Amino acid sequence: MSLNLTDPSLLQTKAYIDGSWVDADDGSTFAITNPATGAVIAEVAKTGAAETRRAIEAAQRAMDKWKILPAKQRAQILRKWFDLMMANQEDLAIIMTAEQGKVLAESRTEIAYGASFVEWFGEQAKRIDGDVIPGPSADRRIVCIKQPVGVVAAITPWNFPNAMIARKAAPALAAGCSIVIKPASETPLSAFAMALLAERAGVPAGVLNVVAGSSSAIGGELTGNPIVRKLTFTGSTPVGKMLEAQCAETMKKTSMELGGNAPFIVFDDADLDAAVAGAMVSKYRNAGQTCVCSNRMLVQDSVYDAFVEKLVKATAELVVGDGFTAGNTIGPLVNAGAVEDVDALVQASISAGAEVAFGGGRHSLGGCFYQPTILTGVTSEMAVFRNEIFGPVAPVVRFHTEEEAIAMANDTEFGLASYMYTRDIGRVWRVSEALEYGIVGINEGLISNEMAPFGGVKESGSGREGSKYGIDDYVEIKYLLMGGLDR
Ligand SMILES: NC(=O)C1=CN([C@@H]2O[C@H](COP(=O)(O)OP(=O)(O)OC[C@H]3O[C@@H](n4cnc5c(N)ncnc54)[C@H](OP(=O)(O)O)[C@@H]3O)[C@@H](O)[C@H]2O)C=CC1
Ligand SMILES: O=C(O)[C@H](O)CS(=O)(=O)O
Repeated sequence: MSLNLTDPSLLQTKAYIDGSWVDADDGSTFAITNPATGAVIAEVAKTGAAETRRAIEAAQRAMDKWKILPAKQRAQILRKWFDLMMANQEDLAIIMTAEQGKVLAESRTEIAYGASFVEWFGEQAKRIDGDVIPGPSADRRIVCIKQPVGVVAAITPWNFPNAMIARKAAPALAAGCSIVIKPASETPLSAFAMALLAERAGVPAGVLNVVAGSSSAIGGELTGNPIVRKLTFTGSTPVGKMLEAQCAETMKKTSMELGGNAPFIVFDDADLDAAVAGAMVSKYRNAGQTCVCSNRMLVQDSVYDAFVEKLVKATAELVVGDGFTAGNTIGPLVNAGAVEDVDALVQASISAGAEVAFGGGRHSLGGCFYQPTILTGVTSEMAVFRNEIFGPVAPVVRFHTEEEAIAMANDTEFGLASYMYTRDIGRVWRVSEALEYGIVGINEGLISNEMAPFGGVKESGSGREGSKYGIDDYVEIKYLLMGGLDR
């Protein structure tokens, strides 16, 4: 499949280790396919533990100089990387739509979203301040300094193949760390293109490395090698738990951005048109394949029917198809397994009594396409309520009181994003403080940006990405106590 890139060199297929593009040691490769058509886009170097070990050792060597580079120089390099990502936005978006499937408009938006983290942490690089603490006695003073945590390993998912890397690499590099990145096997091309632009921006050899291939072999090296001092992961909760356990042996610092099960609460005083608009963007973005997608629509009894009617009408306007075709507004799921998983949850819930208000199964286009689906009469025992759907399926659940809505919203092991629509300021504060989540969208369905501390609680993970807090995960605080200062 030809991608018709303005700059064809952005389509890289080899591992990027210590500033060189290299094949796998054994020459093996794996195919990257377009989920909309099944066409093979590229064959990519399938690396493993040995290549990963070399990347980690290169990152360790490179960090010696990178961490002592004046912060302003690191900031300038990150700014250049941002500029190059934006200058190549269209090519990066084409590569993303080809390997992940999201419609081109969403890919363009993701490139800008990913680049915004590089811009933000380029600025933050110059603001990693310490403290001077009054001494415990006349002859002593205390100073706190912040130092880079060390070599960072990043393991990222396929649903945001650019932004999830930028959200980790940018603060790591800003803090003076070096990094080894393992992208998802479905979407390594976006990662390689980012590495090429980082190289062009002046990121020195070894500071940023990308290895794709056997996730267990690469992951085993990233989590087991004592040189790696931090693992940052975005992906499913089961894999996150396993990686966390693997990191325990060498007491690595970890950040875990895991699964979600977002409630979308619509109270009887909500602006229903605004609520439906928010539901559409928070549900169907990336074909429902985001960890902050509304996963359960909880709607108060008196507005339930009106909300469902409006949501069906809006959903019927979605155009399913190839992400490259103008006019299509929702693309395929990432692979056939995803279609199986989503359909299993839908059919199990229908068998348990849920009713289909729209869609209800696989799309007539076949392949990785799935119908946008609205289920009503959903209860808390049903599969679509208890599980993260990760597809274009909107379960609608009825509630009667504010207390019932809060209890239902919190009835999950997850705690990442949540949403509510109401115009009652007292209710906004009562419900926001009662929700067990890291993020609350209030009268808004699009909540993610680089200036906010993105992250969850409970089994949605730990740590925060973005915002002034985002650098904290990449530094260690050290205090210096100076004595004898009175003589
Ligand atoms: N909280 C958040 O910000 C986000 C959470 N997620 C969650 O992730 C899930 C969907 O994404 P998905 O990519 O399927 O998640 P996975 O957890 O399956 O994969 C995420 C990454 O982990 C890697 N991985 C899988 N198994 C191992 C292993 N044994 N050792 C090392 N690495 C491994 C994958 O590699 P490979 O591709 O080779 O399998 C991929 O790079 C959903 O639950 C979603 O909610 C997704 C994005 C954001
Ligand atoms: O991986 C995800 O789902 C993202 O974290 C969601 S967002 O930050 O792009 O909204």
